[in-house]
Amino acid sequence: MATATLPHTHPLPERNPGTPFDPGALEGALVNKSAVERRAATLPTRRTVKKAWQAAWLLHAIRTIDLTTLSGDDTPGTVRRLCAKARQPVRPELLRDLGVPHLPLTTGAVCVYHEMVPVAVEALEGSGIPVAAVSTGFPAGLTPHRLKLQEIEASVAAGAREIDIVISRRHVLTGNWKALYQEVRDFREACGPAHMKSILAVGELGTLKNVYKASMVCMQAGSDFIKTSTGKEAVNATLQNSLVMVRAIRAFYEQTGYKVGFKPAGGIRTAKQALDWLILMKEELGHEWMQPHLFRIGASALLNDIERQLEHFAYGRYASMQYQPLG
Ligand SMILES: O=C[C@H](O)COP(=O)(O)O
Repeated sequence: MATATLPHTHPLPERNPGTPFDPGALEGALVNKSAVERRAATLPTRRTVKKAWQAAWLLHAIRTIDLTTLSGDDTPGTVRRLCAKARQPVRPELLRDLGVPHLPLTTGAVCVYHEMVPVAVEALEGSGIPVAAVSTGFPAGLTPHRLKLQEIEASVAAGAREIDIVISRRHVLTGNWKALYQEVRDFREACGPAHMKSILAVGELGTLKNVYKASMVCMQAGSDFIKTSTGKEAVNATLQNSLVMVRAIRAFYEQTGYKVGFKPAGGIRTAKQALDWLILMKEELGHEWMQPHLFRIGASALLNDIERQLEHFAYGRYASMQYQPLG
């Protein structure tokens, strides 16, 4: 029987109050594309889940998942099932066979559209799992500013404790950093007590330099997390754009002392990818930034693969028999 040990978790952090707009901090964007590519290429783990540490890291990764459904055909029923999965992401027998029968394990949050917030809030009651609402005209962010603020306020009033806003990509593409700052600052105010994650939609920002600068502006405007993507762009989370964002997080921390979290999202579907991102966080920002208060993976299908890999770890070559019908 395998035994897995887990890194400990931390309580939720204080909010990032933000700083005044500082265009000077954007100019330090030394983003060398080939250097970023070379560094990102060193991160992927080359092993499948064979070792105890990897199983432990996968159990930990579950804690960081913002378990997501953002489909046009979402119903109260699918959202309730998702919430049940968030409460008990791994079968109790599997936890027992991994040697951690009493491990308290839930996902980091459940992430839904505004219309599904009340359903998710009810389904998660008493679990401590926060509901995150995507907002501000997700995914394109092209609704009027006034309506975006109302949407945020409505989701917070409905019980969302985290709000995933999308930025206006045009502010980045036209270099209007002050407008981006003001937009995100307004969103931050509308969030009230809810934590705010700012989605950059990196696949639509043109250059890595823009990714860096947009990250900095969003943090200056008071984002508690910066998030790569909506999952709806042609290019979503990659290790390259993530590396640029976590380096901006490090620079912001060095400049201000505020710890901002990171959320890669979109296309992260395999356990191996989850390990790659955890390695990125550990190597670039250290152990604390692997914890759910500073790191989330936005994903709709990742949990299934993690479960499969944990099965493999627990039962080895007999794992596949678990899925075969008898007779
Ligand atoms: O914010 C989360 C993303 O929309 C999830 O994307 P995904 O469905 O590719 O996992």
